[in-house]
Amino acid sequence: MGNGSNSFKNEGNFASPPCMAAEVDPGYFDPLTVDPEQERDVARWRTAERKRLREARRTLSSSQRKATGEALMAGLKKLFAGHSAGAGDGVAAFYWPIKDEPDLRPLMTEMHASGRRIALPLVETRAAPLVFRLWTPETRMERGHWNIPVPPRDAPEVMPDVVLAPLMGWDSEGYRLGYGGGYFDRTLAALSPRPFSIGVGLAAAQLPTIYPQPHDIPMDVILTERGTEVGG
Ligand SMILES: Nc1nc2c(c(=O)[nH]1)N(C=O)[C@@H](CNc1ccc(C(=O)N[C@@H](CCC(=O)O)C(=O)O)cc1)CN2
Ligand SMILES: Nc1ncnc2c1ncn2[C@@H]1O[C@H](COP(=O)(O)OP(=O)(O)OP(=O)(O)O)[C@@H](O)[C@H]1O
Repeated sequence: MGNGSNSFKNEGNFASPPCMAAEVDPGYFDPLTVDPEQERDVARWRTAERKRLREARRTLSSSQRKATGEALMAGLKKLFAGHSAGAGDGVAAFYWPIKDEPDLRPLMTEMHASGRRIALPLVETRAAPLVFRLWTPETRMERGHWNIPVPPRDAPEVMPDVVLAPLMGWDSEGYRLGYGGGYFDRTLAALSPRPFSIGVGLAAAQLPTIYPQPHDIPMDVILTERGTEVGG
């Protein structure tokens, strides 16, 4: 603290000045303010919900899956058309579907053909923000962390303007439940400017709340096969 500043002087009975880090950097959260017992309960509940939602998604028929993917792609086109983040030759980050996630690859190909740059996320360092690399229909995909297909290391690294985040679960506040790696939260906390984030998943994956924790960052939009559920 600089000399002459007395704004954080200890007053009352506190042993230390109040933590102002969150005011300086909204991505910062103070682990000491999180109740470890409550954090453990939430983590356990999330693990059980992920399992339940994963099972529900697995039981969809192939025609339901196809219809869902098509409805989501139509919804995305509408969103991109109405938002500045969807204009020009900016970078849109998609995902390569795993574990019965909606398949949006036809839209990746279509947008690439119309001049849009398309990227995919990679876990290059564990427990760190994701890296995004350009994808084209010619890209020879490799197996990355968790066996997820990813562009090779020589594909250019880019900063996305829009990020699509597949979701296992979502709530009406725009919070997203993923696979439990915390990767999208870390990525959104690290990127400046923060990209426009669109959570993509099934309407049936709605939860009353995900019990948001200090590290959880809400999506700007939640899109399901029914249309835009949150934001937009
Ligand atoms: N198709 C697709 N690609 C994607 C994502 C996604 O959700 N879908 N991701 C979205 O973020 C990132 C990868 N997400 C991951 C999330 C969790 C774990 C993982 O190792 N999970 C552990 C449990 C969590 C832990 O304790 O670290 C595990 O299941 O063993 C790996 C990758 C980037 N690519
Ligand atoms: N910004 C962050 N900094 C440090 N740790 C973080 C951050 N964001 C999330 N984490 C850690 O990641 C763990 C998993 O988070 P969470 O349950 O929100 O994952 P998720 O959103 O379902 O996963 P993913 O985005 O990978 O699909 C949490 O225990 C949390 O401590």
